[in-house]
Amino acid sequence: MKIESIKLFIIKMPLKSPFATHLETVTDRESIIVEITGRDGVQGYGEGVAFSSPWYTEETVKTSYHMLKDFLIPLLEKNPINHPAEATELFSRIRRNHMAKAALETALWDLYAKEQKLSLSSLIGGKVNRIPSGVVVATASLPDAIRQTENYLAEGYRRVKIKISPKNDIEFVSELRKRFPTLELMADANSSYTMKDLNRLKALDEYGLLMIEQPLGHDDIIEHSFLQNELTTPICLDESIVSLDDARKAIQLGSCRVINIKIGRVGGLETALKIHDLCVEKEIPVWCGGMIEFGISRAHNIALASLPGFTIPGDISGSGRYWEEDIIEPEVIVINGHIEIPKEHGIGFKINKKTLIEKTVFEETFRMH
Ligand SMILES: O=C(O)CCC(=O)C1=CC=C[C@@H](O)[C@@H]1C(=O)O
Ligand SMILES: [Mg+2]
Repeated sequence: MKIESIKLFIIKMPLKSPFATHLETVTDRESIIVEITGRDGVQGYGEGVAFSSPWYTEETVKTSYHMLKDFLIPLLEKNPINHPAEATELFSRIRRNHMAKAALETALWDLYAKEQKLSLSSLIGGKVNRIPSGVVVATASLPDAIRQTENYLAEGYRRVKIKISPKNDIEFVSELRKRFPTLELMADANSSYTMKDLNRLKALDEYGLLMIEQPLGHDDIIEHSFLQNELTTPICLDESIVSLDDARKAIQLGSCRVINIKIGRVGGLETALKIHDLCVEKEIPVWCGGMIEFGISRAHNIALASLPGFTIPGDISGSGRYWEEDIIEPEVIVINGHIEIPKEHGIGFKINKKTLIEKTVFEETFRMH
């Protein structure tokens, strides 16, 4: 893959409404956009999904930028690759920093698909023309959660994820279940429980949740296996799974019955594909998690979620869930609870250069020699 230059943009945009979890409330989103210019001016795009502070993982926009500028881009310049699947091995010389790696690796996948004149979905084995879309209701106010759920159901979403912690679990889940008895409802705890909360978590079993996401420690696999033995509700792991090995161990130990795959969390699309393939082999359903991202990462997620193992609606909502104006065109729209898989080459969405430039707070270009 011939690379002429790599440009990094740091963009910043306010969310339409605050996204509140027990860990952090996100009101503004900064992300890194990676633009790789290849031969004949073909351009591939990736998005760094680390947040501005290290509340979800240890990475931030600043650590990712440092990794890209001082390590990953120089490494790629010195070691040209022929296929984006080679990037994971090349980047493995650098420890962790998965979101920084994924930002560059996904741009390589988009560039390669465009050079091959293929949609990214068809390049990686996508089998469907549309995917079901799930939405996240992230608020500490129960009336707000009810109102948001009503609004999103009216917009066509079929699966709703709420945020829970020992402060608001039974109250939220019981009230939402009462008002929406047949809703595909799931809950994300973002590690807000310990095994001491076993009885609280068992009490949630009676509400028919699709799953409880990441109830225990962000880097735990062992205790989740003890907890899954006690619950009828499936546990879904998110933060605990940062590698193919983690997925293998979690499945072997029975730590979860569902896995949330996030391209940024696992270091890139290549590893996401391998985790998907392992889960299909072990009959563990997967879904594509979200990172309150802009349209480039959302587009990569749509392609990933078109693979056969993605049988549960992911956190892939429309662009309008978070943004007044996205950086892609057309924007991602949800029709009857589904998102169409674009047929165009690469990620299948054009970059809205006007919005990208308007929202850019910093940019830097690296010429490949
Ligand atoms: O992107 C979306 O629509 C939802 C994102 C989302 O739920 C999360 C993003 C990042 C951290 C958490 O709050 C949560 C998650 O754990 O999945
Ligand atoms: Mg989660």
